[in-house]
Amino acid sequence: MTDLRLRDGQVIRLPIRRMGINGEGVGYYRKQVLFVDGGIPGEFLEVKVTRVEKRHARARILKRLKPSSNRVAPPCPVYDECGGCQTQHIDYSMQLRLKRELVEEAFARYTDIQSLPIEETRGMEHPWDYRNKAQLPVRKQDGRVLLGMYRSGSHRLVDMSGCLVQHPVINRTLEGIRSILEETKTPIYDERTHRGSIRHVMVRLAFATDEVQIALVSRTPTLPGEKGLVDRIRRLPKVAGIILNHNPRRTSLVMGEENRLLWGKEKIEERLGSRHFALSAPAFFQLNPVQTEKLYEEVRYFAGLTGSETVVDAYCGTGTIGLWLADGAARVVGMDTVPEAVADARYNARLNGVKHAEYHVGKAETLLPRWASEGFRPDVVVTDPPRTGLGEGLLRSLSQHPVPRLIYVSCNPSTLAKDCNRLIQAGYRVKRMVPFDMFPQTAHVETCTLLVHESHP
Ligand SMILES: C[S@@+](CC[C@H](N)C(=O)[O-])C[C@H]1O[C@@H](n2cnc3c(N)ncnc32)[C@H](O)[C@@H]1O
Repeated sequence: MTDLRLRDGQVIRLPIRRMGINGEGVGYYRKQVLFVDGGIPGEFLEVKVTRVEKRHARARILKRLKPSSNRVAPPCPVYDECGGCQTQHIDYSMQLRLKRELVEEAFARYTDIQSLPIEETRGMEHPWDYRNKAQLPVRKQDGRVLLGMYRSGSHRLVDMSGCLVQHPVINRTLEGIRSILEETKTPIYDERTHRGSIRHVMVRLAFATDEVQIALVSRTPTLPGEKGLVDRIRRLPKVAGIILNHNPRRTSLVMGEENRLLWGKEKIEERLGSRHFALSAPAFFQLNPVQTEKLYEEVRYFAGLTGSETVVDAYCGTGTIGLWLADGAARVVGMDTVPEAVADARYNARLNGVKHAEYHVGKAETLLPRWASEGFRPDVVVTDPPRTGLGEGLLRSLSQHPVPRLIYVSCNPSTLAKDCNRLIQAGYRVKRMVPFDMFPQTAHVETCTLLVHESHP
């Protein structure tokens, strides 16, 4: 019998059918799935198989027999090496279409919904310069200090000083810090010997106030020549605060637990709409403020608040969604597992004069079921979980005690679709979905979904 399985090195002709979750082109050859980096749906390619795995194979493009009319030249000079962006070779209107399709495919795989009430992906007018934060490793490479991303599968850094999706102020600040570290001969961390000091640099820009926050992550609790170094870094344009984060451990976690203010302000101030947020260096904050406002507006629209509702902001982070909704609600209750985030959420509520918001440290899947068993019945629950989706206890509680409006903000279409399937079995209906492009030029898609329950028509 002929062996129909693909072999390493085999050359085949392949139509690309869809985009994979990492931005690759996906094709099918005798029912086997092939991932082709750089392939665009609609293209017909000649490819060479580079790796055969149990469930799929990988292949590289040899020739574009029928190229896509949506193919564009990626403007970034390090696009192929850096790996931070995956879709710069596709024009922006098609990127938006493909992101919506990623959500549709996940729902087709994990649910029985026949006609998904999904809108067009909301994109950006200028899909560049949008990131408000960079957090990059620092290494000494060929005698030079470099700040950058690791080239995939290697421990060599790609220089990111011209990154096109980071805000230009961040790029200029990174380049300034890089040359200061080089000129002052500040000892750079060496991960093989676990010696040296500076291991990462974080730069964050508050778009509304133009304040720049810098965290120097160091293996040592102090830096050699610390005063002189800080004196030079603080003179870089717009710098409002410099923090030293001490991370002495051999770990892949970037930040350590201790922070010491070296100069300026501990927190910078950002605004979303009319809300003010104080951001400490370790605090989570959405990376694309322009799109965040659009996403939160959709959440507000889905919530349909009249002033008398109790709103839950589960997975609240620094409280941004709940505070966005607070004016229309009688009570806001938020929770997050990170104590610092909850402390920031409380601080942010005070900063905005919001007195009817309370925040708790704990798991959404533990706290909400416990409160539900004590009679707590919110009118609107907003969930914004990490990529892993909703915890089992929360799915069960939402099923046993249905809420009139459940708004699910998700950064992972697969877990969103699986969780929605569970909720549909429990009597919820997906009423409306809007994908948002929070990260143009990448394969990420954020989706805002409104679910309503049959017992609350
Ligand atoms: C995607 S972020 C959302 C943050 C916030 N809603 C925002 O828009 O900025 C997810 C948050 O969930 C928190 N988290 C992770 N697991 C959790 C859990 N089991 N229960 C509650 N919060 C959790 C994380 O600390 C993080 O702040």
